[in-house]
Amino acid sequence: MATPLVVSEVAKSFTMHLRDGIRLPVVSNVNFSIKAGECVVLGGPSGIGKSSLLKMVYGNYGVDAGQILVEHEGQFVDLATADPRSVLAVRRVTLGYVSQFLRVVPRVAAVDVVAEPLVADGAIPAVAREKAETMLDRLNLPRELWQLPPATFSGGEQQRVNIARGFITDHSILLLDEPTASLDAKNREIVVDMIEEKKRAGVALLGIFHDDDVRVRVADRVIDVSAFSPRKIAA
Ligand SMILES: Nc1ncnc2c1ncn2[C@@H]1O[C@H](COP(=O)(O)OP(=O)(O)OP(=O)(O)O)[C@@H](O)[C@H]1O
Repeated sequence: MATPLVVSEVAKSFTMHLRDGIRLPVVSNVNFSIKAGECVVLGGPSGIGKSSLLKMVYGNYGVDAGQILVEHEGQFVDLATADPRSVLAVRRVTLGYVSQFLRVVPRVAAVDVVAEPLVADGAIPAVAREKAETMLDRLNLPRELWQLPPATFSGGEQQRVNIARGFITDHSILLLDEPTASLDAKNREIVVDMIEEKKRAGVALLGIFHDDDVRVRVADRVIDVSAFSPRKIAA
């Protein structure tokens, strides 16, 4: 089975430049890989480094050492050392990310926020919008909100726009940072179904889920990030 994501020997510290350059080690010796069709969940206590690790895999945080290998258009790209243009190409085609909060673009309608990743990858705008509407419908976003910018939406409504945007592409790797945090039970259920569909389609998923019920249902494997934490030794 294909292994589209390999994280190898990764280490990361934060340097607090405004605090006399204090270094805050977060993780070291991070080694894991994810197979196509597998959902791996990052576990461990609050503050241990789960979100930081997810941001490193997406290329938002740099790493001090190691490799983050992503299979992109038939070859492996190391996101730990890739130039910004390559990182953007990988994100457009291969690597998706659903963050906990929607980054709202002023004056852009919800349906266009959702369609944007497809349009950016060359889809016909009308076709992309149609698919966006199908996603918003499935996630029960009221139809009268589709043409409005999501800035004034509730937390759960914004999160559903974010999920629709993250799930609309056929990316082969999907990162999920608490995608169900603000959802009610019915919509949580829909997101669990959408994750299972992605697994069946051969997508490799890496996620953080604080909701035990969701985690148990979607996870093929839980990686305890404490195993990579220098703080474990100090505790
Ligand atoms: N940009 C940053 N600059 C400095 N320190 C940071 C930064 N981001 C995270 N940290 C620190 O790194 C540690 C890990 O944070 P992270 O958010 O990755 O933890 P987490 O396991 O996701 O926590 P939670 O479950 O509470 O969301 C924390 O001590 C945090 O203060």
